[in-house]
Amino acid sequence: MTAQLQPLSTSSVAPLPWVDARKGGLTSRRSTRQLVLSPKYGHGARSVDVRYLWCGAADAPTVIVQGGISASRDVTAFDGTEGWWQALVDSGAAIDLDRCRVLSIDWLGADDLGVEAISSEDQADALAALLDALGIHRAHAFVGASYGAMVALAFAARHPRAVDRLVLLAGAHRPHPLASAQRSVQRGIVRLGLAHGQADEALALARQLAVTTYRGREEFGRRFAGAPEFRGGRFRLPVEDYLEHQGRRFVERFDARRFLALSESIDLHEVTPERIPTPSTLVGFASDLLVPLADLCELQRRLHGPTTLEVLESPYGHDGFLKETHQLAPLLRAALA
Ligand SMILES: CC(=O)SCCNC(=O)CCNC(=O)[C@H](O)C(C)(C)COP(=O)(O)OP(=O)(O)OC[C@H]1O[C@@H](n2cnc3c(N)ncnc32)[C@H](O)[C@@H]1OP(=O)(O)O
Repeated sequence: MTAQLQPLSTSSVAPLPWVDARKGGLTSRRSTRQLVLSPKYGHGARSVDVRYLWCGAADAPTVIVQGGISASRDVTAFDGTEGWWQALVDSGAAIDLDRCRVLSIDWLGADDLGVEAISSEDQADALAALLDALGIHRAHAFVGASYGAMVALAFAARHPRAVDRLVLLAGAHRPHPLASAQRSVQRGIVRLGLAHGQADEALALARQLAVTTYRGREEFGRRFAGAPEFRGGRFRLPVEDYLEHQGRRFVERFDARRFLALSESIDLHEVTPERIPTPSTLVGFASDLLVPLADLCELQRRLHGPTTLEVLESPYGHDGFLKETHQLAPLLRAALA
C-alpha cells in the first residue's frame, strides 16, 4: 500500500505543528490538536490541547488503543523508542499496523481542563472530538485496557455510532469498592506528601502500594518469599528493594497532581452497560486483584450488544494485559478480524 497522509480535516481550530514520519508504507503522526470539550465536573465549554499518536497504514481503518492511567499515547514505536504495547501493536503484530491505523492519546489531567476532577466521559469525549477533527467517521474498534477499558465503555455509551466494536481488557463498568479503597489510601498518601512538601516521596510510596495490587499473589509468592535481611540498621523484606525501585521510576515520569486526578477518575467511573449496543470482547485475568472476574461476568450479562468473555490464567494479575502478550495476540486478532 502506498503511504499517503490523510488530509487534515477542516476545523475552526488550527492544529498545532505536527510531525510526520513515513516508513515502509506506514504513516505516523505524533501531534497535538486543540479541541473544545465540556467537562463533566466543570461549567461550560473550554478548549484543551490533546496529544495523540496516529500511525499505521494510511488509508486503513482506525483502531483506538488506550492503556492504564500511567500509559502514554506511545503505544507503539515512534522515532526508534519502543511503545508500551510494542509486542501487540506493530507491523504484522496482532494489532497490525499494515492493516489498520492506531490512534492513542495522552490522558487528559484535571489541570489540562481547568477542573477539580476529570471523568472517563471527558476522556471519551476528547477521543470522539479528535476522531471528528481528523476526519475519521467511525473507528473500527476501541481496544482499552484497565482505565482504557473504562474510557472505551464511556465512549461507546456516549458515541455509539463512532465505533464498531470494543475489546476491553481488565476493566469494567465500575471500579470494585475494594480496589477503590486501595487507591483512596494511595491518594491520601500523595495529598499528605503535597501538604508537607514531600510530594515525590509520597508519590513513590503510593506507587509502591499500587504495584502490590497490579501483580498476582502467585508471582509475588515466587519472587519475594526469601528471608528478611538485616541492612542499614533494620530488617528489610525481599520485596522492598523491588517496590522502592518501582516507586523511584514512577516519580521520574509522573507528577503527583496528575496521579491524583487520574486515580480518582477511575473511582468516579460508572457507565450503564445496558446503554451500550456495541459488540464487545471482554478479557479478564483470573489472578487480577483489582478487577474481579465476577464484575466482568456482570458486565457481560448487562451489555446490550453481543459480548464474549475470555478468561486468561496468568500469574501476573492486573499486569496480565502487559505481560501475557502471547495469550493476548490470538484473542486480539480474532476480535479485530
Ligand atoms: C490503573 C492503571 O493504571 S493500570 C496500569 C497498572 N499497571 C502499570 O502501571 C504497570 C505496572 N507494571 C510495570 O510497570 C511493570 O514494570 C511492567 C509491566 C512494565 C514490566 O513488568 P516486568 O517486566 O515483569 O518488570 P518488573 O515488574 O519485574 O520490574 C522490572 C524492573 O524492576 C527492577 N527489579 C526487579 N527486581 C528487583 C529487585 N529485587 N530489586 C530492585 N529492583 C528490581 C528491574 O531491574 C526492572 O527495572 P527497570 O524497569 O528500571 O529496568
